[in-house]
Amino acid sequence: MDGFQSFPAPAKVNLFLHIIGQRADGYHLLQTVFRLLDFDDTIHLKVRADGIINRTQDIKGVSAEQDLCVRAAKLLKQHSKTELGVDIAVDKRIPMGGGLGGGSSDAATVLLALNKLWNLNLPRQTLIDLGLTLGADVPVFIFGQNAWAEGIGEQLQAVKLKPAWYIIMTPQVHVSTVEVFSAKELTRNTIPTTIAAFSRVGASNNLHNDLEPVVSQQYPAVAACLEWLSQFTKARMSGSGASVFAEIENKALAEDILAKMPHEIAGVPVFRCLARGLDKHPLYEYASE
Ligand SMILES: C[C@@](CO)(OP(=O)(O)O)[C@H](O)COP(=O)(O)OP(=O)(O)OC[C@H]1O[C@@H](n2ccc(N)nc2=O)[C@H](O)[C@@H]1O
Ligand SMILES: Nc1ncnc2c1ncn2[C@@H]1O[C@H](COP(=O)(O)OP(=O)(O)O)[C@@H](O)[C@H]1O
Repeated sequence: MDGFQSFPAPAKVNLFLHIIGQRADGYHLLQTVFRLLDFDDTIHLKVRADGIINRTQDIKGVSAEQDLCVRAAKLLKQHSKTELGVDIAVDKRIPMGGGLGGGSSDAATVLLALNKLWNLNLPRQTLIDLGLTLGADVPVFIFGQNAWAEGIGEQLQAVKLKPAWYIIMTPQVHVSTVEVFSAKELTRNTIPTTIAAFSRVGASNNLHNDLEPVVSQQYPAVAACLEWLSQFTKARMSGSGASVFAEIENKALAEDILAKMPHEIAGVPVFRCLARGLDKHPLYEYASE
């Protein structure tokens, strides 16, 4: 791709996700830990002198107006008042609506990369504040470190996580985040835990994903993936699904499980991947403090 520069947009998993309350505007108060992964989309950008923000490739099912990459670029242009524009193309690998934060990470990468390419030198917190207006999951990718998150996911503190591999299983069903959060049966009263307790016990014991029972009930393929992966080790859903994952320290064991994974479950095709946990976002240095 002539004249384009390429930037990674890593996926995430939520090691657990507790819902501890709800705000007056309907948004849910969470406690979660985000782990960044070395599995990513690639964003290609080419600066334009004419100020136009242009998507050069379609993303199936996402119009240019909805595209979080285009929306991120427009937002940053509006905020910074730059006269520059950009051509944007995305290689999507992260399954869409999979609870792996792909769209949010694409948006964060556009903000971080254009901060550099448009010579804006905006501080990280400004990019985080802009990102939050695009979605609750965008800030963590700009924060750029594995994070303990509270609020609606925007109050972030860095956490140190041990090296690990993640086996990911995504049944190709579309889970609506809005519907899951609005389900009557969703429990919203998990007792708050603390970052210190998480650091002591890790993501084991009574840490869980409150969205998991709701999604498993509505999507049998998600329940079947959880059951399949649980034969080997502790399995959990990420975010609002449909991805299910297991954390494994030993790569050979993870590869062995991946090799056994079915291509289809409960009549639904399954996307499969093995990813290494990252310590930092590859574009961490693109924002100043
Ligand atoms: C559940 C999580 C956990 O990481 O991830 P995903 O599964 O989407 O990756 C996120 O909180 C999702 O973040 P994101 O996908 O950016 O959600 P948004 O676009 O901000 O919100 C979509 C809708 O979900 C509901 N929502 C979202 C976040 C939150 N803390 N409370 C909510 O009630 C709201 O109804 C909102 O309109
Ligand atoms: N660049 C993009 N990549 C993926 N999804 C996008 C993008 N722009 C907008 N979207 C919309 O955001 C929704 C959520 O996408 P994604 O972040 O991949 O999943 P999740 O929030 O479940 O982790 C998609 O279903 C899609 O409609």
